[in-house]
Amino acid sequence: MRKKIVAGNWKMNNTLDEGLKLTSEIVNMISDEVRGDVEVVLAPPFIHLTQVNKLISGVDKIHLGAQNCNDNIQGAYTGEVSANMLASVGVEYVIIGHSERREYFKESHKQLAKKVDLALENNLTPIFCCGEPLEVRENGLFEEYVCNQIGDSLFHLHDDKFSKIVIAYEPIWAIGTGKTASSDQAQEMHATIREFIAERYGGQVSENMSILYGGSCKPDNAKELFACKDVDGGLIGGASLKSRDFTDIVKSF
Ligand SMILES: O=C(CO)COP(=O)(O)O
Repeated sequence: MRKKIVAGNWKMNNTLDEGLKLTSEIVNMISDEVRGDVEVVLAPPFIHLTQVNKLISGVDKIHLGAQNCNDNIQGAYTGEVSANMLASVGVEYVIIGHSERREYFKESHKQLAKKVDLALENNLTPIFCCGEPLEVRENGLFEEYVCNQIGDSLFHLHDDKFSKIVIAYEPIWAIGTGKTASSDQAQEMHATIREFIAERYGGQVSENMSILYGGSCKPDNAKELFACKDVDGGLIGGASLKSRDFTDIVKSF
């Protein structure tokens, strides 16, 4: 069944105190008004995970996410965190292939495929990010670009594993810029992604896939974006750092 998901990617923001305050506020605001079929994910920095988990543990709708994992099982990788370590502290979702990591840490399609494999082996749900830079949007080749990202890192998976993935389409030109994709642009790309998946895995897998939109998603545009047939929620950056904005987005369904 296709899930509706709103995930907050805090990126490298918040001290521990600030993160816990934000979490408590979100816990208090996520009330019965939120539709029962909407899942909320909080993805704080690694060092917050254990304590954030304690605050959300009694709240069915809120799940713990991490922002990355390493592409090796374990070993001498100073400063890195493995999928297995994340699972051991209660993480359920892990963001993989965010454009910031692709750009600043030069993560390759092959490396992302390994991260996805390890996440799945440890029963984590990968939130696999894809999205084109502005020049690719402008030269018109954005559909090929995004489908390549998905095919190269995910299409080695068997159907049962692939069905566990959540995709997040985040056009790079919309991230942190205040310039969101229009609902037509988002719907067009989400439908393309769904078709591309259907060609490889069939209509049923593709219909059940949750495809989230990310990039300057705010309380004032979330409703229109989430109303699109193929948009199943959002991956929220800046607005996830403000409890009121984030919960308003969650309530936009
Ligand atoms: O990168 C994002 C979420 O992963 C989107 O960030 P913004 O919502 O700040 O544009």
